[in-house]
Amino acid sequence: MKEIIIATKNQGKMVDFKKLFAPYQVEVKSLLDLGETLPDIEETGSTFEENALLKAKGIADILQLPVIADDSGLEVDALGGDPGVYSARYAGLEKNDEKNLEKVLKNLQGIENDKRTARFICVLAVVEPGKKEVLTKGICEGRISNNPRGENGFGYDPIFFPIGKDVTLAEMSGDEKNKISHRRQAMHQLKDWLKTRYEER
Ligand SMILES: O=P(O)(O)OP(=O)(O)OP(=O)(O)OC[C@H]1O[C@@H](n2cnc3c(O)ncnc32)[C@H](O)[C@@H]1O
Ligand SMILES: [Mg+2]
Repeated sequence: MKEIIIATKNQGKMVDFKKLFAPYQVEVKSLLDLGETLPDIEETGSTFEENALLKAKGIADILQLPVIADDSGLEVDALGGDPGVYSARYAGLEKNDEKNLEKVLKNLQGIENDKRTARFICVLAVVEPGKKEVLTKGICEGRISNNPRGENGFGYDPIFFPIGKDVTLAEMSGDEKNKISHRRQAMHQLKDWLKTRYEER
């Protein structure tokens, strides 16, 4: 079977991607599945697009294979768009999901529900050696909860109510999250690219 490499070390993203790629005959592999030691690509960009391209190009250059990278994060309006591109390292470089979401809740203390609007953003960069790169962007609008709720998902899922829902992403099943998520929407825009390369199941 064909393979595609996702330039990520985030296992939560990979759970989403495995389901999102299920309609296609392709095996998805993360950097954690590759035995070799690949360098950590520094995310020095100031936008999701720049960082997604840095990650995809960095790995595609080394492996000389097609690579997809995902740069994503949470933008909270009452925090001026933070944590944004710093979502993974909001509470420190050790990238702790629980500390990150606690920091968002602490910074939103006293802010009323209707002012807790936020969105998840996912930018996907596809880089194939010798070809023009492709970028897609998915957005999932919602609101930040007052407390963490739910055990599913990863990252900020326990504090995010997607618009029109009264459960957080972490209270939904993976399949439910994948119907509405920012990652799903970014993947949807890649449909034509995917169809030209992989057979549907
Ligand atoms: O760079 P890679 O190796 O892919 O892994 P990462 O965790 O560092 O990923 P990012 O740099 O893209 O940072 C995105 C952060 O935003 C959060 N995030 C992204 N998508 C999410 C989702 O679907 N649900 C919850 N949190 C999400 C999560 O905390 C991530 O750590
Ligand atoms: Mg990262």
